[in-house]
Amino acid sequence: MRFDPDVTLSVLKFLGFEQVFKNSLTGLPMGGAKGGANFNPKGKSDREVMRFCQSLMTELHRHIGEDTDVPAGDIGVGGREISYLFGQYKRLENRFVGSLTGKGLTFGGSLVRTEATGYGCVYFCENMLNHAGDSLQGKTCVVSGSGNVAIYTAENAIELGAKVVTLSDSSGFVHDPDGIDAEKLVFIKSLKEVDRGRISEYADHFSRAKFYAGQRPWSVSCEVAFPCATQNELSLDDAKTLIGNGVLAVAEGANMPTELAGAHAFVNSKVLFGPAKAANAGGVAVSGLEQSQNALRLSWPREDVDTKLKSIMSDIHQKCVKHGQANGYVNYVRGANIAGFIKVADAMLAYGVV
Ligand SMILES: NC(=O)C1=CN([C@@H]2O[C@H](COP(=O)(O)OP(=O)(O)OC[C@H]3O[C@@H](n4cnc5c(N)ncnc54)[C@H](OP(=O)(O)O)[C@@H]3O)[C@@H](O)[C@H]2O)C=CC1
Ligand SMILES: O=C(O)CCC(=O)C(=O)O
Repeated sequence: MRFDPDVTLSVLKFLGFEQVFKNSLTGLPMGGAKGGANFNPKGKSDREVMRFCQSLMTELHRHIGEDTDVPAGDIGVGGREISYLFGQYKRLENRFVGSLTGKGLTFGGSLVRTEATGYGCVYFCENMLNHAGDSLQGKTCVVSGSGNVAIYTAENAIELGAKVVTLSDSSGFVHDPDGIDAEKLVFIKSLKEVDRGRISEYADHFSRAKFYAGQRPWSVSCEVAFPCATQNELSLDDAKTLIGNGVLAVAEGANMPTELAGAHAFVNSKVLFGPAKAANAGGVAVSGLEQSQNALRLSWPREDVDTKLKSIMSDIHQKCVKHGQANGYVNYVRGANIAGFIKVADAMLAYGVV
């Protein structure tokens, strides 16, 4: 297969290569892979979810471990599922080790892991804007999704002075022209993380907000876009709409949310475009830090983990600039692909694989 640094091939993602490149970009000693299950948790009780997780781990436990493969959460898998999976692992193996990440704080989890992907995505975006002599302060931001990544992307963007005006789920999006502030985010966390409700309820609660059923938020005018819901949620037409509305930066919180033609449109229009493997690497980075803490039998303070996350995102940004800068524009897709590839290729050559 030919390696083209300007193209993120979905077949590579299928093979887990996207994750391999992402994990290598973090600078932490980790390989990478992807896996999943076709169990739909929507409408299932906690007990049903628990039994599914236990059954899965009954087969999986012999293949994973703290020094082999360390699974973590992703779309549809959060703290509840990781806890059930870890409980079953411990029951079967009779060992308390860091064989999964995203664990609860009372049994080996890391502070800031819950927030890490969203926070990291915002740190990466701030790095892109700072490099271009700008910042998130005062920028209008459109965020898609209202799951783990979207909520903490919104939280950190608000913290850095941006105005977040949308969130979404699979049924549509809400637009709040006044901005979703920290207080409104408390409502969303409770709605989504505790009650497992629908984003439309936000518009029932805050009268100036409007719900758009069956639509995605890309028609809302903004300076920064954070696609944080799911794959292929931002098409070429959506990209053209965002460019037409003057978007300056797009940072992918979700995995491969922008269709290939849309990504090309952003790069061709010189929009600062942070691809997932760089922009959302904060999640796996703090999973790596959770493994470090587990191995040391230590729990680092929140500020320490957040500082490390910030520094890892800044380092990834630097690697992208090093390999992607030309004629006054940083092509972050190119930069991330080359930086990720070099580390993996160098390791393979050193191992004597070829
Ligand atoms: N969690 C993490 O640490 C990391 C996650 N990612 C990626 O980020 C993205 C989001 O993950 P995460 O926040 O953890 O997942 P969650 O399950 O917590 O949230 C997913 C969000 O996306 C929405 N969604 C799902 N399917 C669709 C769809 N077909 N159309 C529109 N909206 C949809 C969901 O809505 P609904 O509730 O209606 O289903 C929900 O709001 C994924 O691409 C994931 O792979 C990447 C790196 C790390
Ligand atoms: O926490 C992890 O190890 C995985 C994060 C993740 O799902 C991703 O990077 O796509």
